[in-house]
Amino acid sequence: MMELLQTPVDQRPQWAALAEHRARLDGVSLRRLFAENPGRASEFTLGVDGLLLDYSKNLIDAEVMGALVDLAYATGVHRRIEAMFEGERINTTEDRAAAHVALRAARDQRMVIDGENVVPRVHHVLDEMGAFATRIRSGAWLGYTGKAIKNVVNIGIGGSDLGPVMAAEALSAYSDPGLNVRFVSNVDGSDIVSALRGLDQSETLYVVVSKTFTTVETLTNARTARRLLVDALGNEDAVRRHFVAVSTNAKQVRHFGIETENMFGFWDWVGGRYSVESAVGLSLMIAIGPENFASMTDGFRAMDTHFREAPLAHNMPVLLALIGLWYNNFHDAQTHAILPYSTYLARFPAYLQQLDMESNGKSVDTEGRLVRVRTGPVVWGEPGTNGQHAFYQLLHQGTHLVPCDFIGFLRPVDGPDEHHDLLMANFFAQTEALAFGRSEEEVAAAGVRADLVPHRSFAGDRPTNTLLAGRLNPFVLGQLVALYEHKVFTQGVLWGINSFDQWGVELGKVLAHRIFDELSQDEPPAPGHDESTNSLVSMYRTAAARRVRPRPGGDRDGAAVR
Ligand SMILES: O=P(O)(O)OC[C@H]1O[C@](O)(CO)[C@@H](O)[C@@H]1O
Repeated sequence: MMELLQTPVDQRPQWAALAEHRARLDGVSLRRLFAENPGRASEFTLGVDGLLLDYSKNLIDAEVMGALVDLAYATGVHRRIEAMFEGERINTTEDRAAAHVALRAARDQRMVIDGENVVPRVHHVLDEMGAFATRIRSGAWLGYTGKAIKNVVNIGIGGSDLGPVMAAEALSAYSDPGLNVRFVSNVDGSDIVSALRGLDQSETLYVVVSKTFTTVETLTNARTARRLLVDALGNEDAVRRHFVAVSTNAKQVRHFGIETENMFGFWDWVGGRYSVESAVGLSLMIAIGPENFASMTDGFRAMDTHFREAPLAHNMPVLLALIGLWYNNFHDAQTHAILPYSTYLARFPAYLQQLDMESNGKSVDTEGRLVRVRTGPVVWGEPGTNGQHAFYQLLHQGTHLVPCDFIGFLRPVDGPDEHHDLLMANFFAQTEALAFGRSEEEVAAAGVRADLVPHRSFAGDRPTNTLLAGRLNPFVLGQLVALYEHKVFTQGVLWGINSFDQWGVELGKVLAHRIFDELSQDEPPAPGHDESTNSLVSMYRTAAARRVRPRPGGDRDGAAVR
């Protein structure tokens, strides 16, 4: 039987209905929507296991939400959620499951992928990680010269870095203060140099994380680390006590020189950007301990269960996805800001950048057709209140509509209460100011000089979601990450794209490989690029030929570009 092609989302009647709602609400302010519905905040607030989403300060009403939910059902979001939990091969272009939810399944749950219940395997690795983390934390694991480990250096990039680094920072208050956990990702040699500064190799454990174990940045950094370790400790045998690997590729791990007894595995059905609670989180687990790690996994699982079971109209990830689509496709918003009011969440926006932009930065749908609507937004952000003194000017008075997620906590992790009161006063003030602005009449009535009134007025109607939890802890972090994972997945389903491949990163890698030969070989292949690239390559080679190593503390040779 011939399979029916999926209807492009913009050809569905629900899309046309949304366009009509957009026209109906044009010019209707949040002030008016709040005035007309005194119960609006409670109507548009949802709590899930202590995490609250207030989405009332959005340019929506009940009809819009109804129409958005209709679109979700029409595009089969509920069926796709089930397909993910059933371990179906929803990553169609790579013909594999995308079953990161299995990583957080409870020990007695079943999750079947390709005919096998994978939960026992997942817990086997978690147990191995737990035992290893405990040996490191207790000082039972000794380095080559007999010293306990004090430094853990995670080497990985993309999903093999951003998750662990974000979570280690988010949960640093829960970390063992006796351990120094650092992260190396960039192939820029300065990254490894600065990460290793001051570390004693005899007390350092390297965790090399790479799903494929072929990523050039990671392997280059790992080789450099191994050379430094062997030089310092004087024997290749030291590698066994100071290097462990996290990968799906045992062959390449062995090829690199790490025994598979020092390898923690995961599986091809875990995407790199969806992997933080797999073995990819080993450095994090060493930092915060297996119990805190398990509590984070509980948070993931709580959100997974909600996502699977709640009706779409009351489903937090689905609501975030639908509201995002509303701005992306019906208000011409091109970006989405993530604004955590927590210094500990400083890397959360960067983490979500990969999650969202690598997943939904696609322009071809699952049927191979060009999509005709805008897909994933540009995701960016910084913690508040710092951002307020930098880019919020544009959020309040600029010409771009930037939907924002404000993320905050009722109680501080640490620090004096006064700081937290001030932090959250700013959080609430910002979402209020963005939503309701300050009209020209109000500004004039406050006695502002007439010519300054337009400059000092705020149009308002700048939409925000508020996410509020009790306190930032491992459970809440798990909830938040799972929330965004499922939001991104839902949007992919709505737009009809596959959120689980990333072919878009390949071309640059191929070209870099070739240009590397041109930059580094004595007799390089003839440059075969465009005029601009050829001349940049040649300028680099000229400078490299004259390169002088900087003296410690001295100036760099700046012959190439000055
Ligand atoms: O874990 P690996 O295989 O080293 O890949 C690192 C990252 O590189 C990417 O493949 C992109 O180049 C990401 O998707 C991935 O998270």
